[in-house]
Amino acid sequence: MLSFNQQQILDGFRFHPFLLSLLGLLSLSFVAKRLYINPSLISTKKLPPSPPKLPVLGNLHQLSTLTHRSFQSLGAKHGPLMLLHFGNKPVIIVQSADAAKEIMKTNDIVFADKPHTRTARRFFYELRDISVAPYGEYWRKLKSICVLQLLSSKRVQSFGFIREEETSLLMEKINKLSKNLELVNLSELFVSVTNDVICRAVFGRKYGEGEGGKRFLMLLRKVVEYMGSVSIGEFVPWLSWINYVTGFHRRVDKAAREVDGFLEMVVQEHMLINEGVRISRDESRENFVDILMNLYKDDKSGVSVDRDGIKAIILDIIAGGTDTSAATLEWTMSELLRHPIALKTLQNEVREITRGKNIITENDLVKMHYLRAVVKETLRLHPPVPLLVRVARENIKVMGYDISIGTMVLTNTWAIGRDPDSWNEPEKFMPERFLTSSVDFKGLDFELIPFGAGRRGCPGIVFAMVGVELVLANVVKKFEWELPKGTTCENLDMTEQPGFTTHMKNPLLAVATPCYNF
Ligand code: HEM
Repeated sequence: MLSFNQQQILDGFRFHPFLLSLLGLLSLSFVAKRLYINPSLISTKKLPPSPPKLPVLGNLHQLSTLTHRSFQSLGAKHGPLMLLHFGNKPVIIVQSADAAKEIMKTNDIVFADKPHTRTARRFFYELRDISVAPYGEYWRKLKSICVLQLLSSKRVQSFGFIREEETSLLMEKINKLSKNLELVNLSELFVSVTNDVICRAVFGRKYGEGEGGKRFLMLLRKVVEYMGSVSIGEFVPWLSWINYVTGFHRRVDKAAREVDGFLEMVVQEHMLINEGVRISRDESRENFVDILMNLYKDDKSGVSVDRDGIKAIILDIIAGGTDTSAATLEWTMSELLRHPIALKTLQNEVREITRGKNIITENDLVKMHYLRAVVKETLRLHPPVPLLVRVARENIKVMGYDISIGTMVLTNTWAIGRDPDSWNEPEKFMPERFLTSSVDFKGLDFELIPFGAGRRGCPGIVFAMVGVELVLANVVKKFEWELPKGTTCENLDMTEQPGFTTHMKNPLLAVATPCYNF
């Protein structure tokens, strides 16, 4: 699930201002050369509109750390299909529902590949996972195993007991904080509950507790942060030394070694269990690592997954599933706290449907239409993965423009969710808009694609949504919520943290009061 963040591209420049001057001079000399245009170099291709670029940097100097926002402003001038240059590499930016449909539906197979950065290779064992694996037989088989064995509706249902237990523990934690009159750090709690649920489904046990657990969560954050960073050397190869000077490669290598240490421990633990050694975990239920280990031992499946492959897939699922769901919960609660009427409407719905019951079941969730509308509206305004990354596998025309083989294509789901051509009053948080609309996020309605679409679309929608909805329904049913003293609906800090998934920059803090009357 590779997203794109400008941060590390600019890191080198930020920490080494002399480099900027050097590049400035180089750019000027290139400009001087280009003033004499060689007519034989003029292409007959019809290229998408493009803002003017600098020779060495291309358009990199026009991008902020929140790239999705920079793309939106540039797109307002240059249209929904725009050509930028990162260094000298062409990159197509897609920012309307129609253009996205051409990429992920009409020409899905052409855009089914992902860019293969050094960072992705380091973390994912030379691309042996699912989300960055090259399009082909290996990716297809692994994705179908993952969908069947972990993410199908039936499998997701079978993890219901895990979600219920972990949600109750979350309620206990909030209760305790509220009794001690402490502020509730919702951002932190949401990361830990989503991680605990996914770890139990994948590994059969949690790893998020204690000091080791904190380290594990921090490592996952690092994977997400570094994966969202595409270094300058990827785009301007002769500047790749900058990544060594700034220490970027060293930091990635160190994190990859630590992640490998953790995953190796998990694999060994499962081998011991298979040899009969008892280790505390959800007994009697086969978990996803067990299934992968069986594939590893059994060649009959036709998929050759080696030990590194197993570790890469586990990392994919844990890193891809934790942060995205936690960010969805964080943005949803922040919007509800800014919109007390929407919060009250949601509380009324949940409390009405579950009146007199302490436990909210997944059958109850199906009846909660406003809850679903609130989550959709949040994903429209705050898609956790704002940019979908693909690579063209052949030369192709899109919306009448030529795109060459190997070109990277970034679809800006964040800008599409706020496009006035698709949405009335796009900047307003109005869950009601979904009560009378059939638009859904399953990858068929291209104005709302927080989970992507097509072959490379997210296989974790059901897993993610049932978890997010269950936590949210419990949180609003069992507590009254207020912003801390001094914070108002108007001044709550909604600044985004740049990265592979977009979180709030500052943790969401709130005051909870238990509510026993429903
Ligand atoms: C709210 C939660 C989530 C969001 C917003 C989300 C979003 C996404 C997005 C945008 C993509 C890329 C799609 C594309 O390029 O078209 C993706 C891919 C993926 N996601 Fe999710 N995701 C979520 C939860 C999960 C969960 C819970 C899992 C697994 C347990 C998961 C596993 C994956 C995998 C394996 C891929 C790679 C698919 C491929 O390359 O074929 N995701 N996700």
